[in-house]
Amino acid sequence: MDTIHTDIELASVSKSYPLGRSRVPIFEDLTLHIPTGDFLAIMGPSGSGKSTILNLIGGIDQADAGTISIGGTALGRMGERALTRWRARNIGFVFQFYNLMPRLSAAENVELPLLLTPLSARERRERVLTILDIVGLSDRARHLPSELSGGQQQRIGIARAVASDPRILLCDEPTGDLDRKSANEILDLLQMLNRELGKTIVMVTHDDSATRVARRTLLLDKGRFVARQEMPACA
Ligand SMILES: Nc1ncnc2c1ncn2[C@@H]1O[C@H](COP(=O)(O)OP(=O)(O)OP(=O)(O)O)[C@@H](O)[C@H]1O
Repeated sequence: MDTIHTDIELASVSKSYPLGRSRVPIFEDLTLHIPTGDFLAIMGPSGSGKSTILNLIGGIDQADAGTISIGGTALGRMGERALTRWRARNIGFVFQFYNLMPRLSAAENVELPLLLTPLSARERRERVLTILDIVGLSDRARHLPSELSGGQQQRIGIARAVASDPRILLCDEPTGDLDRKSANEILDLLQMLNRELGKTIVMVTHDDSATRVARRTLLLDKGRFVARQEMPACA
């Protein structure tokens, strides 16, 4: 497991949204440190700004004020092209509704982000097979998303997110559309990616079971983070 520092730092970050001619604050002066290798679950009421935080960390939304930096690099200082390249290398996104391409097979969906890398077709194929094995779906490589269960589709979504080996996974309600059993399997898979492959994971969720796998859970409420539960750091 590498130890390259990819600490995520939000320093005095403010974000608002427009309402008519004025702006409504979502949060102001928010500070958050997520160390490399953390598995942080962010919970809190609907509309408190949890998804907004993920979008800011992933560089797909910009703060009104304050600094967001990852591994010491301030995202706000990067140009659009540099940010896109940086995001492709460093961040994997997992969505509630999987966002798989319906006409592509499971393997082709996982391969998609690799098309942006210099890997050869053979190297891509090998990488896809390895990752399908990691998520336990080697035998479903040729299936279309519609031929997979919700839990299996989310596994493919996670496989796609880790295909280009990003150090950080941002998960927005990854179990929100799943039954309890499938949700638990997805949480276990995310925990394995954190503990065994060293991925830093930030997961927004309404799922109380998330506290079982996360190292830390923070509650975002009224523009502030409150600690919910601490788990001992693992080796
Ligand atoms: N593009 C936008 N335009 C206007 N308002 C927005 C926009 N994006 C988010 N908001 C508002 O910002 C607030 C925070 O939204 P966000 O999606 O981050 O909340 P959340 O905590 O993730 O909610 P949920 O748990 O329901 O997904 C909400 O009040 C939302 O309506």
